[in-house]
Amino acid sequence: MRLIKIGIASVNSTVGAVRANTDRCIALARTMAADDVTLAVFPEQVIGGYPTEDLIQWHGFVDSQRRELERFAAETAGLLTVFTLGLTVGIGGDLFNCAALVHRGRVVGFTPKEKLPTYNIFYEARTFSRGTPYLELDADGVFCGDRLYTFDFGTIGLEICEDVWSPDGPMRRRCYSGAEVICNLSASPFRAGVQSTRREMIATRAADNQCTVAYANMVGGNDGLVFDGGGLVNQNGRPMLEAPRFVQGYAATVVDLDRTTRGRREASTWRSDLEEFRRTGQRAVPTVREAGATAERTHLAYPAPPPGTTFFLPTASISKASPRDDLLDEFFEAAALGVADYYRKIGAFRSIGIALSGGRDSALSVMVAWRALCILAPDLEGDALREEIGRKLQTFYMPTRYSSDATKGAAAQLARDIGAQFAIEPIEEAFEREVQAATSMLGGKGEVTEITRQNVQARIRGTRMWNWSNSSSALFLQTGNMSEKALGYTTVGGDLEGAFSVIANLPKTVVIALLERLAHRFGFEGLRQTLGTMAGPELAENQSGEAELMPYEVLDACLYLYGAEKLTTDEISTALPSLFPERDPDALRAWAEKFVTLFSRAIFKWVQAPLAVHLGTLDLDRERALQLPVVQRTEWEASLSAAPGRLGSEHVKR
Ligand SMILES: Nc1ncnc2c1ncn2[C@@H]1O[C@H](COP(=O)(O)OP(=O)(O)OC[C@H]2O[C@@H]([n+]3cccc(C(=O)O)c3)[C@H](O)[C@@H]2O)[C@@H](O)[C@H]1O
Ligand SMILES: Nc1ncnc2c1ncn2[C@@H]1O[C@H](COP(=O)(O)OP(=O)(O)OP(=O)(O)O)[C@@H](O)[C@H]1O
Ligand SMILES: NC(=O)CC[C@H](N)C(=O)O
Repeated sequence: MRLIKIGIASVNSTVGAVRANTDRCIALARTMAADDVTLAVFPEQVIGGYPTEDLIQWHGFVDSQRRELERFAAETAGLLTVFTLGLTVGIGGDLFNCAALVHRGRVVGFTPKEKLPTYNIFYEARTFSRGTPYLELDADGVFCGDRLYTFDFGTIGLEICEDVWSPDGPMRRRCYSGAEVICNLSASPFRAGVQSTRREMIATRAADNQCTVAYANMVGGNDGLVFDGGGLVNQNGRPMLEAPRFVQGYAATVVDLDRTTRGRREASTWRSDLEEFRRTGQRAVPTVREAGATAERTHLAYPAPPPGTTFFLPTASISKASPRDDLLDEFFEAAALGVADYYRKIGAFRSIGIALSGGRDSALSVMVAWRALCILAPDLEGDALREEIGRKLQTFYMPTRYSSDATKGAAAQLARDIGAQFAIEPIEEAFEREVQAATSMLGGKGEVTEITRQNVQARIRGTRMWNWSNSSSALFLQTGNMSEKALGYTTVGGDLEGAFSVIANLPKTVVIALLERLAHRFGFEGLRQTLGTMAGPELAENQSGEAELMPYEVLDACLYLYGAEKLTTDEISTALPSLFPERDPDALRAWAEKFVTLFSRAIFKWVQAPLAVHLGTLDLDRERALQLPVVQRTEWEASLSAAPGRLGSEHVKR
């Protein structure tokens, strides 16, 4: 047996806070060393924070990271654990996203990331240079490049996040060159279903390469991204560890590296692939031997395989939670961590404020704010926590003639349930005055339209919330959902206002499902009452969002088919009946057309929406995710339908 203890650190770094980030790493390094961790893996860019975007162009920021790494090395010089942690390294005209190897006070080497994600929410190729196979550079006296390191316990290779997301990453050539453990340093943000994707992918890589993958992930929110931590260790395809998600700290597991060697000897296919690698003259990645002793390993206990990973061991303790409930709970936790870290890391706020309407969107937003404040006060519970919520969470109900007793009651009840302050601030008089002022501005050349009368109410609420937050140093949260944002069913300068959006990337059907889940989990009467009201803006008599737009389930299906699957209007109309066989195909076609028309007209709105927590796999965020021109026409769609038989028409009409 060749037992080693692998420690996976989940660190909540703040972009630019190099000193505080490194202090956190030092503290965790000491705890892991005291726990006899042999090899400790920290996240990608843990020193400078992630993502740094163009901040990385400030050379002082890059230099400070190297200085902090040297401080980390000096502070951990007396520890025997082998550490690996992420930072940016500048060499001449290149900036590399690197994994640093540190042992007994010395920065041993840097390994640059080879696969730079530049899609969806990632923009790394804009700022970083790629590491390449067999690269050998000098970073102010420290080797930077493609190299493996042999310690007294075995041989390790380092890589960074996206490197593991490609079957053609550096792992294969490094494993053929002798690496037994691949440390992957990640900053992988939360999105729906991401943990099972990571789990499967890492199991596949570990099995394909007959190695141990030790994967550490960043935790916490930065701007709208929320990193969920939850590192993984997988040996030759067998899951050995899954670290807790959404929390800072470390988790460790013991791995028998002789099992990896045995796996390689047994796996004749792996060996014949290795022969091919050698036969075709591919060079081995150089390995250097590190002489210094590592942490004491004689007393490490044999690692029992986790339940369910082998036929011979009991599976009774495997959790049977519903995957849907798990996902809804993850959305809640991720959104709350996003709000909590925005509040904490900006460091300018004394409280949080929400315009609470008694409707679904603001109800979910206030629940998330409540959970965020619980995260920010981990030591409080019971009455003390409730008092803290009362000090920090302020809600306002701002009725006009269109507001109902049902929404007023639901809002008041929910605020009571969670212990938030609740105030009623009628806006009827201001509404009247503003309509008069708008009429007068029209100078007799027209009437204030019905839609404008609606928007005036939303805008007064938005203005009032800004004025309140301005005078009370509060974080004003925006409450709009993704479906209504996508179609522009929201008022510019009104309910689109706020400093930070809580649920702007959750479709309305998910908002409703999550509220039902929270009602079940917490039993709050206010949530039950909210779910009993009609979903609608209450900006005119008896307004229903579904009646004015379309059924939410159809809207969200269109959002998926158009925004995520990139289908044309015709294709959406063809696809919808398979999703909704009970609905009239003509009605579905009309909704598809309405969706696409409203969607393209609404882009101008969401480009001015506040920063939002990213939760799904498609985000309406032009800066960071879906980059669409505001000025655009849908003529190309008409041209496809008008020229049947021409290129691509089979797909259009399929
Ligand atoms: N591409 C473009 N570039 C620049 N400006 C553009 C533009 N398209 C329209 N505009 C301008 O934008 C303005 C229209 O936008 P905006 O003022 O937002 O108003 P608008 O989109 O006309 O109306 C807002 C809609 O959202 C609904 N709403 C509002 C509030 C809450 C809720 C709810 O669900 O609770 C729903 C409301 O019932 C109404 O149907 C006009 O001034 C128009 O000229
Ligand atoms: N009477 C009100 N008092 C306070 N805020 C309001 C009021 N009406 C609307 N708002 C604000 O405007 C936002 C937009 O309203 P909208 O109707 O879209 O959402 P909702 O009322 O929260 O959910 P629902 O879809 O169930 O109506 C609300 O989330 C809330 O922040
Ligand atoms: N930082 C990264 O390289 C992240 C990219 C990767 N695909 C992920 O989501 O985890």
